[in-house]
Amino acid sequence: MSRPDSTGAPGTTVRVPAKVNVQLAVGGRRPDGFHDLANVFLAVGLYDEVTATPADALTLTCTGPDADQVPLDDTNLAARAARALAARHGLDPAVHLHIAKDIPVAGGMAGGSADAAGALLACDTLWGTGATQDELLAICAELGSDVPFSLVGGAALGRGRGELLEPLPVGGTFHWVFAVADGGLSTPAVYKECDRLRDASGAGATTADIPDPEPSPALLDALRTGDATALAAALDNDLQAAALSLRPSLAATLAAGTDAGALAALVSGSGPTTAFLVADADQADRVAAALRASGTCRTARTAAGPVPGATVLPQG
Ligand SMILES: C[C@](O)(CO)[C@H](O)COP(=O)(O)OP(=O)(O)OC[C@H]1O[C@@H](n2ccc(N)nc2=O)[C@H](O)[C@@H]1O
Ligand SMILES: Nc1ncnc2c1ncn2[C@@H]1O[C@H](COP(=O)(O)OP(=O)(O)OP(=O)(O)O)[C@@H](O)[C@H]1O
Repeated sequence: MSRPDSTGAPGTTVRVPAKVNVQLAVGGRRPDGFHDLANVFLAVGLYDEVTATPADALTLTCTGPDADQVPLDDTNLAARAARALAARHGLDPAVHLHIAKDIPVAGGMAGGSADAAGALLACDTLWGTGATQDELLAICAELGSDVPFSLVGGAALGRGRGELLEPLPVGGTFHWVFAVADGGLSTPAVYKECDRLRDASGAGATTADIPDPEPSPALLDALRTGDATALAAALDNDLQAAALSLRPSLAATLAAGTDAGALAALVSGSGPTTAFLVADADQADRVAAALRASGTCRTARTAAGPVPGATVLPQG
C-alpha cells in the first residue's frame, strides 16, 4: 500500500507503537556485556510513523516535538534498518525515510527501536522484498534488543537480551499515564549503574552472581485476566534503582502520580519516562493533569495497551 508524500511521490507509511515494560527482571552481566532478561513488554498507543519514498540515495527527515534530538546520519536506527534489508537482498538502499516522531526520545519507551521496525516494514513493502516474518525478526534482533518487540507489539515475554519473544495473552485494556522528563537517559549507562549498585551491595553483578531472571506468575496472571489492580501490585523494574540513582528527581515524579491516585508507578524501562497504571481513561486524564501541574515532569501523556505492533497504513 502506498500514499503520496509531500512531493507527490508514492510512499509507504508504517505506524509503530511505544512500549512499557511491566516487568523487567535483569540477570547478571554476560561476557558479551549484555544482560539476560525476563522482559514483559506491553505495546501502548503512542506512535511514531515512518514513511518510505523512492529517492536517489538514502536520506532522512524527522518532525515532532523531540525531532532536534534525533540523529539524521547513518547512526539513525531507521537508516540502519533500511541498509540491513537492502544488503540482504542485494538492493541499493535508495529511499527517503521520514519519521513523524511522537514517542519521547531516549525515554525508555523504545522510540528508536520503533523507527527501526517501522523503516524495515516500510522498505520491505515499498521494495516488494517479500521478507518472511522470521527474516524481519532476525534483522530486528541485529539492530537492537527492543526492535523485535516493536515489530510484533501486543504483549510478549522477551528472553535472552530481550529479543527472543513469546507472545502473551492479555484479557483486557490497561490504561496508562506517561510522565516525560526533561532530557534522556542512556540505556547502557543505566545497565552499568545497575551493575555498579549490585557490586556495591556485595551481591556481585555477573551471571555467576545473579539468579536467572524469571517472569512473575502473578504478573502473567494479571495480564491474562485483564486485572489492573493485580497488575499494579506485580509491576517491577530491576532498572528502577539505577535510573533513580542517575536521576534522583524521578522520585518526586513517581510520588506526584501516586498522590494523584494512580494504582502504581514505575520507571519505564531504562527511564527517565515514568509510567503510571490507572483504573480507566477518566482517571488517566486526571492523573495526567495532576502530573503536568506538579512541575515534576516536562509533560504527561495518556495511552492504553496492548495495541498491535508495526502496521502498514492504508493509502491515505
Ligand atoms: C531497557 C530496555 O529498553 C528494556 O526493554 C532494553 O533492555 C534496552 O534495549 P535496547 O535499547 O534495544 O538496547 P540495545 O541497543 O540492544 O543495547 C544497548 C546497550 O544496553 C545494554 N543492554 C541492553 C539490553 C540487554 N539485555 N542488556 C544490556 O546490557 C548494553 O550495554 C547495550 O550495549
Ligand atoms: N530513529 C531514532 N529515534 C530516536 N533516537 C534514535 C534514533 N536512531 C538512533 N537514535 C539514538 O538512540 C538514542 C536512544 O533513543 P531511543 O529513543 O531509542 O531511546 P529509548 O526509548 O530509551 O530506548 P529503549 O527504551 O529501547 O532503551 C538516542 O539518544 C539517539 O541518539
